[in-house]
Amino acid sequence: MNTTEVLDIFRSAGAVLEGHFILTSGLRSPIFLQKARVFMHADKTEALCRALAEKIRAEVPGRIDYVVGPAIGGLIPAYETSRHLGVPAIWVEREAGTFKLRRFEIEPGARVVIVEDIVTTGLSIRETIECLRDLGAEVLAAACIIDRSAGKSDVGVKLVALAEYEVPAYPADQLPPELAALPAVKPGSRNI
Ligand SMILES: O=P(O)(O)OC[C@H]1O[C@H](OP(=O)(O)OP(=O)(O)O)[C@H](O)[C@@H]1O
Ligand SMILES: O=C(O)c1cc(=O)[nH]c(=O)[nH]1
Ligand SMILES: [Mg+2]
Repeated sequence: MNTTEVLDIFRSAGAVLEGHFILTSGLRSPIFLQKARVFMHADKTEALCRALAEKIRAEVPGRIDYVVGPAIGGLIPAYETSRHLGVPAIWVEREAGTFKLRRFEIEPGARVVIVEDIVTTGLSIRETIECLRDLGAEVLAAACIIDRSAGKSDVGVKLVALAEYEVPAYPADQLPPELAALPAVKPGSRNI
């Protein structure tokens, strides 16, 4: 599946939103990919995650013990991708703002792949890697449905992206006037 096909699925679900959005990194953007509107459809999610699992298999050598999804956005794609990889899916979630593996135990040396929905700056994946390495896991790679940085974000491990779609994002004090004129909304769950 190529970037055009991935974006067609997002557009068919009404998931490409236009406005003034506050991203999890604090950056502001005129475009927000509301993945939840894709993941509400099992058939669309299955098609995306099947393709992502194939790309992971092709690009990440060796045994995978767990797929790890950063909550909330990573929960559904990690689960569906894990089904195609034939391995269990677990997740990290925020406790006082920091990602923790609250509900599971993994053995030291466990070989894991992180599966995210969207990458913008890579911050959420880097936070997930820190949590997993503190537990002794070996993070083989990270994967995502759409990389909004189009390969520019450094997540600290290999990043397998099903699609690369470069979207503008600005620091809050450097907004273009047309963006500053719109009320800002923050769709994600960080700090809630
Ligand atoms: O690469 P980054 O700059 O970290 O941005 C991408 C992250 O932002 C979103 O999560 P968010 O914290 O907004 O909450 P959500 O998972 O509940 O959507 C998305 O799910 C990624 O985890
Ligand atoms: O950077 C983000 O927070 C972000 C961007 C985006 O398009 N979609 C999303 O869920 N999060
Ligand atoms: Mg997220």
